[in-house]
Amino acid sequence: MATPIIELKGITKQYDDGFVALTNINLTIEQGKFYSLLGPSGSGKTTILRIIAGFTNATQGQVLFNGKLINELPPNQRKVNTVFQNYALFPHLDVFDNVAFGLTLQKRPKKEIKRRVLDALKLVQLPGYANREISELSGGQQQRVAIARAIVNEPAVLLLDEPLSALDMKLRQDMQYELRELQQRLGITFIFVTHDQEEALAMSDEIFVMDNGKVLQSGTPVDIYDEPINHFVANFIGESNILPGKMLADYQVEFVGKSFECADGGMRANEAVEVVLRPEDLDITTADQGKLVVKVDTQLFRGDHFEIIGIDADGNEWLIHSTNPVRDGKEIGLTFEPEDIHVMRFGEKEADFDARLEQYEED
Ligand SMILES: Nc1ncnc2c1ncn2[C@@H]1O[C@H](COP(=O)(O)OP(=O)(O)OP(=O)(O)O)[C@@H](O)[C@H]1O
Repeated sequence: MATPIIELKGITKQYDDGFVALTNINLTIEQGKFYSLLGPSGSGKTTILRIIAGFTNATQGQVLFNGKLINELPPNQRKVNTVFQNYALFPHLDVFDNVAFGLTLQKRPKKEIKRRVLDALKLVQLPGYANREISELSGGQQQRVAIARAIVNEPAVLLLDEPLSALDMKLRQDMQYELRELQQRLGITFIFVTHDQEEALAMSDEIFVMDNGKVLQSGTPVDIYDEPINHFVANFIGESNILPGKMLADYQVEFVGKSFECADGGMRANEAVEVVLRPEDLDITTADQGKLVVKVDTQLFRGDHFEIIGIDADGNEWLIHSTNPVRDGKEIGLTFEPEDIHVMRFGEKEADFDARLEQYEED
């Protein structure tokens, strides 16, 4: 593997008031990929960006850039630029001067500044906007100016701190495509902070799921969605049915009082576990043909599917996605395949989890 562009090794951050915002963070960021730091508010995402940008120092640990230690390097000497949530544009300067700001400070030749600013505006699809005032732009256009201002410096890594959170839903979705496309066109590394799981799943090559100052799991969107490491990740990413269970033997798990074939193994016999079934993996059949029987409690039409809540004999709620509606109060059977069952151990470390999946699960 080529040298990663950024590595965080054993990073801990304790703020001056004693609060520990990050604990033993280890991240590897490769050149040219789109990464997301995903987690709830306060989980430490922005703190990681600030440490990479050099706006704050780690209390412990190493920050490496192309294999070189940069803990002490000031922000303006790092090949990293940040796009902030509130854009941080200068309202008294027009679009051109906002984008040119950093280059003007560096006293670059006028001709070069002009060329680079106009190129950057073209890249974010705002050609012809150079002389507009910031107040004359929509939220989405201001967002693009902020991105142009960051990429005009030709950073190796672009840090984006919830850059879409101020936009309405439709524009947000458009900008997701645009950002992903821009990242691919520029070929530079993006590290994108968000608490929106759909955004992270849609855009990223790799996601780091964070909670409470720790990275709980890292992987591709598909891996994290299909194989969450624990209850928090299963619940935070996508919708899921999570039930207590017991591992009877390799490939055999018990939940709701019944034994089911599954695709997981490598646990102790009779170990208490949690079982995840995604709502879209549950198929509806007649009550006598189901692996499980639930009584339909409520359902909501979601446009492309119905979201059905069913209750089983033990009182567990089941979330089911179906393309067809079902009558309220009706008893229905649920079927699923062994590989639709995902079994999680309590407190398993990511490396052990990955090794176990590799050994026991087949595609
Ligand atoms: N300067 C500071 N001094 C003390 N605590 C801080 C400071 N900055 C951040 N924190 C705390 O560190 C924790 C992590 O903050 P951070 O901003 O990194 O989280 P986040 O995941 O980016 O959250 P959000 O999505 O709300 O921006 C929070 O509990 C926050 O209150």
